[in-house]
Amino acid sequence: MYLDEYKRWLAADLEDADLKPELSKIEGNDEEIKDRFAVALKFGTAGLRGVLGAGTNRMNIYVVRQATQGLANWVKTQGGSQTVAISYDSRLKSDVFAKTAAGVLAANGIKVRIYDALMPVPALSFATRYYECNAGIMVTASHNPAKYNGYKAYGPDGCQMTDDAAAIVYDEIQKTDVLTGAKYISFAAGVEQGLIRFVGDDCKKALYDAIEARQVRPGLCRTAGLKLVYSPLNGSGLVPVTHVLNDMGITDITIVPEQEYPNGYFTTCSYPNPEIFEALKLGLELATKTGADLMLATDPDADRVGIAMKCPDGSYELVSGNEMGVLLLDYICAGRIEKGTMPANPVAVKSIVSTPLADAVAKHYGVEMRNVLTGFKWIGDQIANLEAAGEVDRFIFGFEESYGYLAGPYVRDKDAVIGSMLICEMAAYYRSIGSSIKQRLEEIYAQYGRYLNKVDSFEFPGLTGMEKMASIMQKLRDEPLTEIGGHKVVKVMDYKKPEETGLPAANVLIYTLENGATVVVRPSGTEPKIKTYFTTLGKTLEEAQAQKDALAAAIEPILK
Ligand SMILES: O=P(O)(O)OC[C@H]1O[C@H](O)[C@H](O)[C@@H](O)[C@@H]1O
Repeated sequence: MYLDEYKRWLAADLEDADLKPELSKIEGNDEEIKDRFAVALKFGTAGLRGVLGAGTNRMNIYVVRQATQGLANWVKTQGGSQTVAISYDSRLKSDVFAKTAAGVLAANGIKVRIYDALMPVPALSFATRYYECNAGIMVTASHNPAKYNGYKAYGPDGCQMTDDAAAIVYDEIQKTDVLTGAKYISFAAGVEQGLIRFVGDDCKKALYDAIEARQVRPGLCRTAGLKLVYSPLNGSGLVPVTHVLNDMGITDITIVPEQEYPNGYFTTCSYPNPEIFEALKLGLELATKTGADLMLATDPDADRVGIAMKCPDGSYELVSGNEMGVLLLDYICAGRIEKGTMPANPVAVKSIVSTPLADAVAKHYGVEMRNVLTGFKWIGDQIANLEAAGEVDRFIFGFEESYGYLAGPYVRDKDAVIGSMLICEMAAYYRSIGSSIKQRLEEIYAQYGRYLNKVDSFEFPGLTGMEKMASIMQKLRDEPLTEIGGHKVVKVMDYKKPEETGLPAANVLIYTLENGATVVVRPSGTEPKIKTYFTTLGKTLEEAQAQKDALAAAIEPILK
């Protein structure tokens, strides 16, 4: 079967000149052929993601055409504006795939609003809402290595697509022949027919206005003298992040030169994920040289931002997603209360795997903290609920431990542009009062306790890996843990039981131990991994770390 499909591709008159040589090269190599043709990339709520190349299990113009035809069939049943917004990042072929998708939509009579240059996830979410589109497409593989690309799909609310809509699109994709099934006209023809239009300057300006309106202490940065090093990691963050920072008066910005301009090969950071040290390495070197207060890095589609902060001894320390979430929540609450801009009954939202320290901080400021499943769309969902009740202004902040932040309702996915803006404003503020982010973080720990949050992950690649993960989770349910590392389990929350959690069913187990520590076990929704999240609370960091190490050592054999 897969051999027949391979031969069909080999014989076809393929429009992408890179694909033919790759197909010829693997002739006779069963393993390589099987890998590319035995299965198709699966379209889910996060769209598509895969390695670039030839075949049904790869990202190429044909797989993009097929997926977009599936999306188009769904859009046609939706009424409304019959418009789709498109953006793309700096990855290899991102611009080609974006224009390919536009050509398929136009051929189906659907209007397109596409950015004239690469723009990040929040810009796509914003344009989807601004033009009242039925859907949005962001061509990106987020923070994956260079050989990947992908296609994030958005619903009319600017959130990543719902399960129901994604299932319909998937069905439609199945009915569409990958090589010949999609309707298609060239991008130029679509523009000529007036179906494809670029995103207007009005939309871009409205996004910047919406972000800048969320400054907590407007004008503060003009005089605070913040010194910044920024790396867009060769992605789409450069233009929007520097635009906003310039507008707010931050002028002392050194951009990491090797990572300044779009470059889909990511030659200086093979895994452009601001969660990991390697991605921040060049920026850190430059920060040390320039003595910057802060170093920021955004991932290729600029929905995540990672930072390193300067400590009093001149060294730099990485700040985790949990710590930054807590710092921003604390800064926004204190600042808005001081400025008299805190709404009545404020709401913050975080995922259930993000730090409980944020619950304590929210309580301190009288903010309702809502805990939702992993996936930023669940945070978007809470904003939508508030909006439906006419209370959208109650939303002040949302975050996930995976370095995603949002501080307003203008988009419905994580936004590293507003993240960067508020992190800089916060750093500038602490600088202006003779303090620092580091000092504030220490104060928070002194006030609420020395929380430590760590995530470990265990990889289970391939089909057998999937089965193994399922059997591990099943075993944990069949034979519930009564103690972990010598600490009694006092509560187990099984998120497969919506009646107990009040949330949609999810494959997550949360153990609370008698000493107050928690251990979360869940398979990742984006990678073939089981993730374990530990929260420990000690008198000192060392104590919290020792507790975490003991818990991790006890859990590890179960995950082998
Ligand atoms: O833990 P995972 O299921 O792999 O998800 C980790 C993260 O992946 C993506 O970035 C999603 O947009 C986030 O919402 C999620 O937190």
